[in-house]
Amino acid sequence: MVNAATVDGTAPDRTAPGATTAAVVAPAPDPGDPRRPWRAGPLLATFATAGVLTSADVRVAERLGALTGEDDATVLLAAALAVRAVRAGSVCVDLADAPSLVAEGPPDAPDVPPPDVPLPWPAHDAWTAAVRRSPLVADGPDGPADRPVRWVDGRVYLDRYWRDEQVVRREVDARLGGVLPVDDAALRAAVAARFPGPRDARQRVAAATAALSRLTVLTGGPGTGKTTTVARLVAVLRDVHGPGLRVALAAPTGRAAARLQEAVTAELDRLAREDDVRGGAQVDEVAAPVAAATARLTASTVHRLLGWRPSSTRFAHDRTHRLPHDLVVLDEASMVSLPLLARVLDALRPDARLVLVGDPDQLASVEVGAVLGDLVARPAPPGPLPARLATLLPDDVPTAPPPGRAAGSPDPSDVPEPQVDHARDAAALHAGVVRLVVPHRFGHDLGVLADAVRRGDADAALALLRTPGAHWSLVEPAGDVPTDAEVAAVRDAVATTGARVVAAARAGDAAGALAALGEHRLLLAHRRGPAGVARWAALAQRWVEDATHDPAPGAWPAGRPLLVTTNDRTTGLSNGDTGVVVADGHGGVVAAFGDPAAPRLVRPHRLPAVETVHAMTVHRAQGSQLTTVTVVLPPASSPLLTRELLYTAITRAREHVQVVGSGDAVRAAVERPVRRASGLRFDR
Ligand SMILES: Nc1ncnc2c1ncn2[C@@H]1O[C@H](COP(=O)(O)OP(=O)(O)OP(=O)(O)O)[C@@H](O)[C@H]1O
Repeated sequence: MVNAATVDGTAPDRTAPGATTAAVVAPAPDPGDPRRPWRAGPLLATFATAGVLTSADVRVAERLGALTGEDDATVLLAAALAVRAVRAGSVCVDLADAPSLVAEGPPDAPDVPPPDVPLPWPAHDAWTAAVRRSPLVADGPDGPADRPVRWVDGRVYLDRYWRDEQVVRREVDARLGGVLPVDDAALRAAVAARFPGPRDARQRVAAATAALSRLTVLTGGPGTGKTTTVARLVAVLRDVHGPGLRVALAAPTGRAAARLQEAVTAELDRLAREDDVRGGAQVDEVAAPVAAATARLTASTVHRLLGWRPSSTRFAHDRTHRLPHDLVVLDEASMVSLPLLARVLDALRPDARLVLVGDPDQLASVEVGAVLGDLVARPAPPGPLPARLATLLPDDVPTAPPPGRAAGSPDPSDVPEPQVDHARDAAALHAGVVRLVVPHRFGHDLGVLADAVRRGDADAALALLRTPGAHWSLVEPAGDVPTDAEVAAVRDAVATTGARVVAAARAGDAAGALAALGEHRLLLAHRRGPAGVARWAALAQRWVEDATHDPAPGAWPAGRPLLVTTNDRTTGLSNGDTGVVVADGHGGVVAAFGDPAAPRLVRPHRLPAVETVHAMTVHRAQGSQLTTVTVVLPPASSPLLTRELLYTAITRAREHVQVVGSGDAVRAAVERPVRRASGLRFDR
């Protein structure tokens, strides 16, 4: 563990007055340590040799110092920590939090242990004062616009990320500041027609919100009907505004965009057929617009939507060249970074509607920010939306307590009460947030486990996991590395599925091989180490080869599971797609991807970059669902073990999740929500 200490008074750095009360003297950095950046001052060198800062962090801070005439080592340390924060996915660093954050270990090297030396942290008040008066730093939101670093209420930002945060803050507030004019009767009729069921209340509220508000944040766990709601709210808006409404569907990855397009067009087709069957007036009034919508709707990556150009750092669409669309839907928004959302908001017409869709409890973007989670958690100033929704859909809008029910009495939607916090959901409407709560696909019990994790209730999660049932099991190894006997059930799951994949693949049955591939997946937090992908993928491969009694030769053995690692326009494959090598019936092989009902077949020589995928990280698995999932947890001390990681892993399973990990590891995960610093949850 890192101890907070004060800097050795012999250091030649010009430190802020009062910053040095040598309580603990840090060891002088070893001049021969390869991690020590060349010619760095002693304070930054100490943090670099302790593994807290990289040479790049130090270099950026020193360069910024040189450009602005700042040589106070404590200020440069704050700037270097702001660079480090971005590497960890945070938008900024709160100086008061820095020692505890650093104690969690290197942000982008989870297999490296945290530093175990006392670190010379500057005294907080003097440090803050030095930062605020530095020529390198803009002090507060109204500070000069031309400084590379900004201090706001204890948070230190690289200024470009503060500006992105301001774009999001300003645009979101503007979008929530008023409601759009809508014909109430037409909207009520369209919403009722598209969401007729008694359990569709929240979906009706979501569609009405999208009609009334220029920002809707549609959230919910897996299978709660988010994608279905997107399709039907497009239908509702087209019903109300006519078929000319220009709609853009987008997602952060090519794979997510393809899935969104497929699901939305399928649902719109279904609606059109339903209307056809009903016949008469409705066909003319409703089905025709929907059919028109189906014909034109395509989804793209967000980068593509904005007009990414390889030769430019700017998108084709921005504040001066707005997107033409009336409605932009952004799916898998939990994976969208702060800068990218800022660019989307910049590019939207002020009167266009934005619908952000995602599950804020999942792992956040691999880049900077956890912007969906921030928008959901942000205390929104009271706006006109909830009252307007209550007039339109008085029986559906969440209130606290729900109308006609005492708090705590059963919810009419059949959702277990702990999962529905009406008061919170009612307040969230001010921020345009509609949370779907009825699980349509997800196994009901699995939803209860996921919810305990989401709520941070470690006792409940552990008690559930220790009561094995149809939907989960827990293997608690006695040591850090599970024994063969302890992983017998994992081996069975891997070997059984693998043997099925191989048998179907050798028989040339692409649909069967893809279906078997979707039956089970081994998920891990780490890439390396005893609980890492590399070790477990090798184990899994051996188990499958043992089960099939025949390790097939060559680079493309039938049954080899594949993971695409890049987007490829020629084949239509996207980074993250999984597939399998299948015999083609003529002595050759072909790689099969996608829906087992309609496999996409690609010859090996035409494939983009692929890897063998016997196991993958939970991050990689985001956006996929498998019948059963095994997640192998690292020891409780791993910094990667977080609530979001466990929640994302559990919610990848449709029917059963098998957790391999100690009780301490489960508890550590549930009790450790990801800490991504940002200012969006604060007033300024
Ligand atoms: N109101 C509804 N009534 C009945 N079934 C529904 C309703 N809404 C959605 N469904 C069904 O529930 C299943 C899950 O819906 P959907 O895919 O839209 O959920 P999702 O939240 O987008 O899931 P994921 O997070 O996995 O993408 C689908 O089979 C869909 O047809």
